[in-house]
Amino acid sequence: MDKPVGIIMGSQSDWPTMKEAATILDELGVGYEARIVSAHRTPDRLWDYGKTAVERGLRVIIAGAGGAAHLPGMMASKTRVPVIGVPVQTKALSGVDSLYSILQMPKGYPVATMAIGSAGAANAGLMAAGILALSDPDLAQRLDEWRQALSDSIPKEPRDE
Ligand SMILES: Nc1c(C(=O)O)ncn1[C@@H]1O[C@H](COP(=O)(O)O)[C@@H](O)[C@H]1O
Repeated sequence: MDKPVGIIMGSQSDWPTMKEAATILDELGVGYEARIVSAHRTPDRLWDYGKTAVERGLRVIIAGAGGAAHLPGMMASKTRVPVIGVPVQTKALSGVDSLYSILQMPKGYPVATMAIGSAGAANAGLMAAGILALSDPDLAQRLDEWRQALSDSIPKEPRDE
């Protein structure tokens, strides 16, 4: 299977969150690779990843990091492959630090920033699939069915728990 999506994260500790993006891509039959890449701890790895992203066939990069979350923005500075940023929740500041670190990019180097935490990571998977579905009718149909199934699962009336 092709791997058009790169899921990258600053640390192993981000994987429980970022796995939500991988789960969505699995459900939709979209190929991906998952890598630990840190702007702070492995800058050379980040540089190589960004430099080779286009030639390796990556079409979307999902980048998750927590705290001083510079990874998504630095990746966006190194490649024109669209970067979707996921702010990982943190203990000290609840992920608001991650969110603000990713969100306010300077003009010219955008990062499509998701919500904090695992819902944001799942939505990053859906956003990546939506981008790829623009040029893949089979994936578009699978995504439509996935969305319909979610809609169908929502009860019409509340019930006592
Ligand atoms: N924000 C970044 C970057 C980066 O932005 O390059 N590299 C690691 N980190 C973050 O540090 C947090 C704590 O990492 P550890 O759990 O390894 O101490 C993680 O959420 C990671 O994303």
